[in-house]
Amino acid sequence: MTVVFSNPLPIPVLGFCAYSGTGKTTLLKQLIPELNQRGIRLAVIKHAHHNFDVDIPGKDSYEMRKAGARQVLVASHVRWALMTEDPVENDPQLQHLLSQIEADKVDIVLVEGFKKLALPKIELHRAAHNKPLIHVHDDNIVAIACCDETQVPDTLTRLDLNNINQIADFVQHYQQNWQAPQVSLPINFDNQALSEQPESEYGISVSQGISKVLNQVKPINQTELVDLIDIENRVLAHDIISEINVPQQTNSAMDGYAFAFDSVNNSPLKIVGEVLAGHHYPNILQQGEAVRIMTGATLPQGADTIQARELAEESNQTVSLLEPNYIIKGQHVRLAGEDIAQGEVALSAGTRLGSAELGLMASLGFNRLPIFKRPVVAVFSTGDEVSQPGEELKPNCIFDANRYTILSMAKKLGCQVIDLGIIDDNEQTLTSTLRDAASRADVVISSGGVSVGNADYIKMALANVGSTHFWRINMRPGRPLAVGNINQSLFFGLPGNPVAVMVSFMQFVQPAIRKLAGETHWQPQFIPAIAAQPLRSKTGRTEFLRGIYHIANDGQIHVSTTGAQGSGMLSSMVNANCLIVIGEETATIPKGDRVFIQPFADLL
Ligand SMILES: Nc1nc2c(c(=O)[nH]1)N[C@H]1C(S)=C(S)[C@@H](COP(=O)(O)OP(=O)(O)OC[C@H]3O[C@@H](n4cnc5c(N)ncnc54)[C@H](O)[C@@H]3O)O[C@H]1N2
Ligand code: MOO
Repeated sequence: MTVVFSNPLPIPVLGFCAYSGTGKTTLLKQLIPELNQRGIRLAVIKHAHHNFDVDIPGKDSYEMRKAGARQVLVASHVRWALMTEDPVENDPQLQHLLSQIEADKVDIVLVEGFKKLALPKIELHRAAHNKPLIHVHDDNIVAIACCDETQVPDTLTRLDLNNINQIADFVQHYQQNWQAPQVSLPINFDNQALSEQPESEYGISVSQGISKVLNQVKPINQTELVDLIDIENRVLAHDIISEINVPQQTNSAMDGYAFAFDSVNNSPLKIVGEVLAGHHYPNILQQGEAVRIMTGATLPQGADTIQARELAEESNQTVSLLEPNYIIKGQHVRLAGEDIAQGEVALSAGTRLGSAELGLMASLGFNRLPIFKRPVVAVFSTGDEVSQPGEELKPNCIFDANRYTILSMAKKLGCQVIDLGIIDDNEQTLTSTLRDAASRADVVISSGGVSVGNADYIKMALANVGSTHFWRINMRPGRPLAVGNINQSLFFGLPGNPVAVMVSFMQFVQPAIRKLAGETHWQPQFIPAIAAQPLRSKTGRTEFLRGIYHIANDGQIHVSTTGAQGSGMLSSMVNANCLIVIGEETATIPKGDRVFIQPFADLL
C-alpha cells in the first residue's frame, strides 16, 4: 500500500526504490557525477537506519549534541550542516524533510528509500536476487532499471541497470519536462461559458452562479468630475496620463553628501556648497568635490552618488567617506520620473480609488478626477417575524439584522444606499415596493422569503414588475438565491438566514456591484492556509466556513473554524476573520492539508 505524498517544493522529486542489496547507493554514486557533469544541481535525501550519526565522538559538535542541544548547526566557509534530534514513530515525514531543502540551490531532489510513499520512483531490480517486483502494487513507478532477465510491462520505461548514461538521460528528461501541478482555486470567476449551463438537480455551482449574475450586469457609464478631497472608494472613469515626471528632478533620498562616483578614493572630498530641498546648486560639480545635500534636494550636475551623513566625517570644509569600498554608483539617488514618467498612464480606467491612488493623483497635480456615478442600492427586509431594532421584541419574532449587514456592505463598496425598512409580506405591498425601489436604485436587495416554503410573495411581486430567476446554489450556507431585472435595475433576493445573507452578498452581490460600478479587478483574493483541524464538506457543494487564520510559529498561515457553523449564527461572522472555502471537488480536508481562505479584509 502506498501513502499519499504531496511535493511541497517547486522542483521535481524522484525516488529510487529497491529491496536492500540491489545496489541503490552504488547506482546513485555513479549517477550523481554524471548528472553534475550535465549541469544538473542535485539534492539527495537518504532514508537511514535508526541510530545513524554523521558526527564523530570527540568533535565539539558531537559533544554539544550529546550534552543535550536539540539542534546543532556546524558551519565553515564552504559548507554547513544542521543536525536535529527529532525522534518520531515509524518513518520520518518526507514532506517535512523536503521542506528543509533550499529549492533555489538545486534542480531536482533524488530520494533513496521511502519505498511506500506515492512519489514518482525508479525501481531497481536484479532478477538474480529473486525478489518480487515493486511496480506490481505501486502505480508510482515511472521506470524500471534492471537486467535482461526482468520482465517489464510495455507501460513502463525499461532502463539498463548497468547503463548509467541511459539512466541519467531519463532523469535529465524527467527534470526538464517536470511541471509543478496547477493550483486550482475553489471558485472559477472567469468562465463565461458556465452561465449557459442549465441547473442540475442539486442546483448550480457557485462559479456558475457568479457567471450567470455577472451576465445580467451592465456597467454604469455616467461619469462625473469630483474634487479629489471628496472621492472616497470610487471608481476612475478614464485613464489618467501624467503630465509631469515624478519626481520632477533627480534628487537625494538621504541627508548626506553628493559627489561623482569616480571621485571616490581614500582622499577627502572638498565641500563646495550645500543644497536644501526646494533649491539647487548652480555650478557643475567637479572631480574631487562634494556638496552637502538634504533629502529631496535636487542633485547637482556632475554628481551621481550620495553618501549618508552617518557614513561620512566632515572637517575643515572637506568630507571623508567612510567604508568607501561599499559605495555603489548611484546609491541614494532618486531619478527624475522613476515613480511615474511624463506621458505614462498613471492609473487606468476601472481602478478603485483608495488612499494610495488618491495620493498618487495628488502627487501628479490633479485636484479633480472623472469618476463613475455611484451605484444606488435599495435594501428591504421581509417576514412577519422580522422586527425593527429599537422597538419592543414581540413573541415569536426576531430583530432585523440583515438590512444592517447588507446596507453596511453596500456602503463599504462605495454605493449610495436607500433603506426601505421592513416590508409587509403581501403581494400588493411587495409589488409597489419593488416598482418604487427600481425607479430609484440600480440594485434592489431583499432578504428572506426565497426558499421553497415562502417564496411565493416575492415571486409573485417580481413577476408583476420584472423578470426573475430563482436558483438553488449548491453551496452552504446560502442555498436559495433570486436574481432578476426590474426595468434597468438588478434585483437580488437573498435568503433569510443572516450568515447566508452575508456569504451570498460576498460571493454574488459584491462582484455584481463592483462590475456595475465600472471596476476592472473585482475578483476576491484566495490565500492558501494550512488546516489546523480536519474540515468536511460534500463533493459537488461549495462550503463557506467561518474561519480564524493566524501566522503560526512555522511562519505559515494556519486556519481553524470558529466552531458551530449554523447559518443563523451571526456571532460566527463576528468571531471570524476569513471564510474558509472548500471547493466542489473536495469532500474532506485532513488536518495539515492546504485549504483556501478569503480574508474579510478583502471582502467586507
Ligand atoms: N424545505 C426547505 N426548507 C428550507 C430550505 C430548503 O431548501 N427546503 N432551505 C433552507 C435554507 S438553506 C435557507 S437559507 C432558508 C431560506 O429561507 P428564506 O429565504 O425563505 O428565508 P425565511 O424563511 O424568511 O428566513 C430564514 C431564517 O432567517 C431569519 N430571517 C429572515 N429575515 C431576517 C432578518 N431580516 N434578520 C434576521 N433574521 C432574518 C428568519 O427568521 C428565519 O429564521 O430556508 C431553509 N429552509
Ligand atoms: O442558505 Mo441556508 O441554510 O444555507 O442558510
